[in-house]
Amino acid sequence: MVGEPVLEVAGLSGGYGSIQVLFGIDLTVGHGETVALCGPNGVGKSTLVRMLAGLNRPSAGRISLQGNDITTVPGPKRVRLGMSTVIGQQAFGTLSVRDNLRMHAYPNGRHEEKAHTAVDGALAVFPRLAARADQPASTLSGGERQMLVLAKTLIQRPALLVIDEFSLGLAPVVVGGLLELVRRLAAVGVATLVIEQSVNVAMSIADRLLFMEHGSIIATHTPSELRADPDLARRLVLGGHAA
Ligand SMILES: Nc1ncnc2c1ncn2[C@@H]1O[C@H](COP(=O)(O)OP(=O)(O)OP(=O)(O)O)[C@@H](O)[C@H]1O
Repeated sequence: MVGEPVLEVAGLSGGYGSIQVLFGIDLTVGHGETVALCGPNGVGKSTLVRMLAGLNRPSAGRISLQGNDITTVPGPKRVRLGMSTVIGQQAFGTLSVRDNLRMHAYPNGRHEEKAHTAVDGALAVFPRLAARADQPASTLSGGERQMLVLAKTLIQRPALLVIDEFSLGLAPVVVGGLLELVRRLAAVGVATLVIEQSVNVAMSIADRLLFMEHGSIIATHTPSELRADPDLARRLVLGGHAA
C-alpha cells in the first residue's frame, strides 16, 4: 500500500433484511492508492459501495475514514468528512453542465470567484464538457455524464473516491479519458476504490485488484502478478464458473 489507509473496512457483513450478502469484508485503500474490486455479477460489489456511501447499514463490522469510525455516520456527513461516491451517473438534468458543477463549488464557504476558478479548472480537464457547458445535463451522453460526475469530484477533492461500475457501457476511448483522470487524482493523493467488471480496465488503473465471490474477498493481486499468470485472472473472474 502507498501510505497510511484512508479507508479501512474490517469484518463488514450485512445485506437486505434477512438476506445476508456480505460476509466479513476486510480491505484498505491508502493515500494515493487505486484499488479495484472485481467479481462476477451478484457477488455483493454494489452492496459494499452502498454501505460505504451510508445508504445501507452493515449488521457487523467497521468502516473508518482517515482514522474516524464512520460506520454509523449518515451519508451526507461522510461527504463532509472527505468521501465522494459515484453511484450511477447522477446529475441534475434540467441544470446546465456548468450549473451542475457550480453546485459543488459553492459549499464549504468558498466565495464566488474561487467557485468560478474551480469550475473552470474542472472544465479544462474535460474539453467535451467544456464544449457543452451551457447545455442541460439531460442532453449529455452516458460517457459525458460520467465525465460530469468525475468533474464534480475534481472540485470536491475528496480524500476517498468510490466509483461503482466505472466503465460500464462506455466506449473504450471514453474509458481511456476517465482512467487518465483517476491517475491524476491518485497523483494528488486521492485514495480511490473502483468497482470494475473488466479485469483489463482494472489492471490498467489499479495498484491492487481485489476479487470477490459470494460476498467475500477471496484474493488480492497486483496487476503484474496477474499479467504473469493469465490463467489466474481468468479463474478469478469466472469465480465458481471456472472449469
Ligand atoms: N434491494 C435489494 N433487496 C434484496 N436483495 C438485493 C437488493 N439489492 C441487491 N440484492 C441482492 O444482493 C446480491 C448482491 O447484489 P449486488 O448488486 O451487490 O451485486 P454486484 O456484485 O454489484 O453485482 P453486479 O456486478 O451484477 O452489479 C444479489 O444477489 C442481489 O440480488
